[in-house]
Amino acid sequence: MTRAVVFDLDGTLIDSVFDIHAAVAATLAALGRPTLDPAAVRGFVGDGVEKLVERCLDATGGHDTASLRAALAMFTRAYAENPATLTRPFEGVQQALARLDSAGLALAVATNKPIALTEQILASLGLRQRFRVVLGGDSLERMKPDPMPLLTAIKQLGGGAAVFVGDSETDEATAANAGVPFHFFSGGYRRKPAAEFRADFVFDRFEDLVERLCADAGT
Ligand SMILES: O=C(O)COP(=O)(O)O
Ligand SMILES: [Mg+2]
Repeated sequence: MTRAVVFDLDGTLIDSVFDIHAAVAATLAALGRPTLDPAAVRGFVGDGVEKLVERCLDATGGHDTASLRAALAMFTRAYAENPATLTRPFEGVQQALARLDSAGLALAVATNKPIALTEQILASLGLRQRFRVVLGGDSLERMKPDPMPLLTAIKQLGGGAAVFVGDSETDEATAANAGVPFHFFSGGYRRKPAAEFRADFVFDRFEDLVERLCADAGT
């Protein structure tokens, strides 16, 4: 019986690409690089901010250690100024979290986004109080797809049967590495076709996730 649910953040609970894109655009403009559209940036999210910035530089002329360090600092500053201006929870997320919480499930977030930004975004969207545990990409020694963040979140929730809900190849690999069932949100920032994901459950409406988890939890 499922009692703990760990969620990915970007592309799963929140549609954050437009704020991320704005910070990328400001960074690329400051560096005199060509710009990237939101669809391109969407495909770069999910492996932490350093990988995101590295991919943006590689798509616009390449990078070395110094240019990556400079661009990462610019991006982080720009993103921290507007982390939740255009960002919104996906449709049905607020209601789904409220239902799961009242069904007695213990909820956590395990994201590769830095923890300070994660906390700021969850608070400003009114989502923070739903989660007993929130882990960011810099909370632990290793980030997803290493199993450490997912296994730590489950442990901090008190253990027991758990599932991981995510949107990307990184999340699919994290669940497999941790040996935790994967519930796949197909409406997020995946790069490969949805049909190619190995998942225990696939959904694109949060009502369907709630129905499945409440059935599992026996409520
Ligand atoms: O790549 C990031 O910074 C965060 O992405 P995630 O919330 O999907 O882990
Ligand atoms: Mg994601």
